[in-house]
Amino acid sequence: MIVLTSKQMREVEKIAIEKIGIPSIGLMENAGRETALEVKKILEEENLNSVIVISGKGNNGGDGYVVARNLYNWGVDVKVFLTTSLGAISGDAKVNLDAILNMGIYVAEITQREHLKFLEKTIKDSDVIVDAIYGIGLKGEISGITKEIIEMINQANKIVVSVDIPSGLNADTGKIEGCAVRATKTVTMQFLKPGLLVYPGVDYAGEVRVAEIGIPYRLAAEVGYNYNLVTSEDVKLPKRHGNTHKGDYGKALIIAGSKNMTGAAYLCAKSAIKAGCGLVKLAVPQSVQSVIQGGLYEVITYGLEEQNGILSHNALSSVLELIEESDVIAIGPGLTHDRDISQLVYDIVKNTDKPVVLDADALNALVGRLEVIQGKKIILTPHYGEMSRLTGLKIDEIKNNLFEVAKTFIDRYKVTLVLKGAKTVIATKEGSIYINSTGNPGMATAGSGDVLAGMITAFLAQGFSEEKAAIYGIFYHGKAGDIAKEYVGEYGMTAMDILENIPEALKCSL
Ligand SMILES: NC(=O)C1=CN([C@@H]2O[C@H](COP(=O)(O)OP(=O)(O)OC[C@H]3O[C@@H](n4cnc5c(N)ncnc54)[C@H](O)[C@@H]3O)[C@@H](O)[C@H]2O)[C@@H](O)CC1
Ligand SMILES: [K+]
Repeated sequence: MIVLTSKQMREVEKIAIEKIGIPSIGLMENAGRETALEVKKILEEENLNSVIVISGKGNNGGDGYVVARNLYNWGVDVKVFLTTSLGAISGDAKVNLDAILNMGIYVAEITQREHLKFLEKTIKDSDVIVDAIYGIGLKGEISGITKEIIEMINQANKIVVSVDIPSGLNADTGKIEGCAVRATKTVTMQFLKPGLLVYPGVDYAGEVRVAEIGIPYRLAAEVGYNYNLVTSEDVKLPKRHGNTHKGDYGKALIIAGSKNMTGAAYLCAKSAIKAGCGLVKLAVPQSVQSVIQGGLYEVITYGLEEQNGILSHNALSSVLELIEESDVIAIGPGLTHDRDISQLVYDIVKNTDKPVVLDADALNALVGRLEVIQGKKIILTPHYGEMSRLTGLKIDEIKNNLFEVAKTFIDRYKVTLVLKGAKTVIATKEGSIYINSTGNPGMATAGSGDVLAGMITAFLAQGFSEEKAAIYGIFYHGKAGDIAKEYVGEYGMTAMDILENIPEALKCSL
């Protein structure tokens, strides 16, 4: 699903209005009417009838006046409050403000502190608040009276419908600019925006509906959109044809495990099989080979040179031989990391140009020497802690600048990055950003990352590009977790529950 930044949205509107000649006031009419229809649905469902529209001074406010006009025509008790003076309104917004004034709809300014008391009382007596203060035109932080109005909206505990973007939310980053409206529902115009899809934006947007307002969809390509929300439409699994054998579905070599982390190797290898990989070979320290082989009937295991239960650099030649007869490689789950094995990981990456998934301790092994991955067919799957070690950035800096951090990393190393978090973000070497739409907090459990690494490896082994393997991997990993949640809830969910629901998740595609 296409996602546009505020800058791209403005470019699209400019082409639509100035080049194609679609009247801007028509776009505003559609935006307002689509929002009004959503409000009407809520009023009917909840058997309510009184609405307050709070409009800012720009076109987001203009949408709000159109909402008010439609609701008034449907017999709704509607009042409009401006966070600025009537005289400050111009353009399309002014045309619609004049119309509602001419219709005798109640309009009042809330520009002084003494007005706030009156607004508070009116809010208390109303059922639904329409937030039309700021949309994609927000710049910098919100302060003053408007900030107090937003805080009043949030404390009123009413149903809130935000026009285009919850006011105060940065449309591009999802950051809160001083304060932001917590919406029950957001009706966003024509295309999703990145800030609605990652935290904290997700918490403020509530349920998001994309309203069609008449802008041609093809304009998104014209402005070179590069953000996408991964939905089931994007991850259809190709049908398997009859005359195939397991070799057609790829041979993966997984290098994982150590004496006190055998489960990670198990989960990764088992997940790769479950996600359709034709043949999985699992290389582990020889002292744990029998333990791991136990539950892994479908996987061939290899016990390699080790030191005290941790793979040692002496295993390099055996690994390179195994790589010869494999299509893709995954390194990391449960490896543990110390100087010796870090050198092993470094030398494996250095000596192959086959697609490689680097997860967990394989990432830690490359801290400070990432140049070895430059331009290779490599997918890295760090969570914020691992990303912090790889980049030297603090976790909060990463969390608050997901897209920038991901893009900077990709620009530098030209690989595929899967930045795992509450909302996992993928950045590809072509500069595209994908945000996942599946998954739930139950999946924040030990081993969940090992399962994801196995799934991404499986798609790579089946011939998917790094970009597609990452996208399919995160989508179906989250989907498996969503199915698991139906059976075991979020608290009781384990990585095994996710793993066991991989087949069910994949079946959703066919
Ligand atoms: N351009 C168009 O033709 C359309 C625009 N639409 C609506 O118009 C919105 C964009 O309208 P605008 O570009 O006028 O901007 P907004 O209406 O989002 O912003 C309102 C105004 O607030 C001021 N402002 C911004 N940040 C502020 C801050 N931190 N403190 C105080 N004042 C601040 C700005 O001067 C801006 O003009 C969209 O979000 C959408 O809702 C839609 O109706 C679709 C059509
Ligand atoms: K808004």
